[in-house]
Amino acid sequence: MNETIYVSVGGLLALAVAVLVVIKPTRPATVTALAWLASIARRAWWWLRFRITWKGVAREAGLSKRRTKRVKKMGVGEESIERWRDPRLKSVTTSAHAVTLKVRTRRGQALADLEAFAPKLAATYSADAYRVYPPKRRAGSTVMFELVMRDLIKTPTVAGMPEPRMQTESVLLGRRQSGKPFHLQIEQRHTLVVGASGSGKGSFLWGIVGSLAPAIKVDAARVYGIDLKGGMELTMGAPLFTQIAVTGEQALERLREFVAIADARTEELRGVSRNHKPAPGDPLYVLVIDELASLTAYADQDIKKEAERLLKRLLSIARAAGVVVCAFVQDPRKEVIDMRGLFTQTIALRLRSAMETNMVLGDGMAPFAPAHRILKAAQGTAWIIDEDGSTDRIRADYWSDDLIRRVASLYPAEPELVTISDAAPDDLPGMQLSLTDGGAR
Ligand SMILES: Nc1ncnc2c1ncn2[C@@H]1O[C@H](COP(=O)(O)OP(=O)(O)OP(=O)(O)O)[C@@H](O)[C@H]1O
Repeated sequence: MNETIYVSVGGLLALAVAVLVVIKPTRPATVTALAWLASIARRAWWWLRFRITWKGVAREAGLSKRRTKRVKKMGVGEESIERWRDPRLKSVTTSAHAVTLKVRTRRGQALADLEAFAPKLAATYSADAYRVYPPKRRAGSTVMFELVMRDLIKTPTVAGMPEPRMQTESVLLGRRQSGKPFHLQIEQRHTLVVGASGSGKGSFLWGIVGSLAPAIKVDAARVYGIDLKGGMELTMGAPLFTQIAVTGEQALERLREFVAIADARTEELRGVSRNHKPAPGDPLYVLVIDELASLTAYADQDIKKEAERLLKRLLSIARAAGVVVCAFVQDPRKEVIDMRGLFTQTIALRLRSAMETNMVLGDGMAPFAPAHRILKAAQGTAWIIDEDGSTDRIRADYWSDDLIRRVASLYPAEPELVTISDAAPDDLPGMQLSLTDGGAR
């Protein structure tokens, strides 16, 4: 028997080699055709594999229920028949990188049991990542599992110069795990980005500020910064900012100013419009806070208390008035996370534990958006929750220091608006360098 298998496999390999020799696989057209065939074969294999093995996997994972039924056998007493009730695999669809399963609960099964099955399913099929989301119909009893079989965002990509058009509604930050572009909504949203040290928060920060650059230049967006780590991060692109606060007092001033702007705008808009629409001269105000904890957890008690009060007020009133906050933080501890509910979108980069994932994305989210499983080497990768409640994995494009400086010098904020923080230049060693580099002030 074994010999027959060896001979068959050997024969097939010989045939494949002969075909490759005849069709010369180095020709570009042949390479494309072979890649296409390989993709079709791979998708067919995935489809078959999931269809064939589904019931066995569901049973081993304890999702199915076994029932033993006794039936009468003609003239010779009774016999036991075993019956399984399995969650129903309604459809299997494949794409170039992923398999999506639509599964319906079996009778008497809670939807939550099926949803909690996602990590086991992903491990069984060696998926690189997974997500669970509700289908368009029958969301009460059916769930969609997307298993990423080939990780399209494994290789990092580098950001390019932003499109030279004014954009404030949303910005292009990178790719979704499907390979499609990932746009982050900026208008009408307060954004919280959380990730351990070295997880790649900088790519999100500069992706947001850098993509707003053309709007900054025409004063359709004004970006202010708070960077209590000595201005280290924001200084690199200082010309893009209208002001950068580097001390607790300056940060409080900025927060008060933002609350006042939001209040005045809300008053202006009352009865006229529900949402502010940014335009040159009537800008979107963006407050970028690098390391939120240095303001709400590590600062002096007085500053901390006042900053928290102002920030909470800002987060609860401002977004319709065209005043938004983008905050970045390493450590999702209580002092910071207290405010999480007030942020309208949260991005979770690599975190240290499932508990942190639940803290950042919401209770019970760890199995659906496992940010604690992101590898150290996958900087810039994060989990998000989309508007429809489904989760997705994304990877931001990398912003090099050189690109940040180039964008900042090409699109500086209006020079007459720029009033870099009132701190003495001697207090800000990095700032002076950047001001000269940017050439704006
Ligand atoms: N999108 C990305 N793709 C690939 N590599 C990246 C990406 N973003 C960052 N990196 C790499 O990861 C390193 C750390 O990134 P970054 O400084 O943004 O992390 P961080 O989360 O801001 O860390 P910290 O909180 O300690 O400042 C960078 O120097 C870069 O080499």
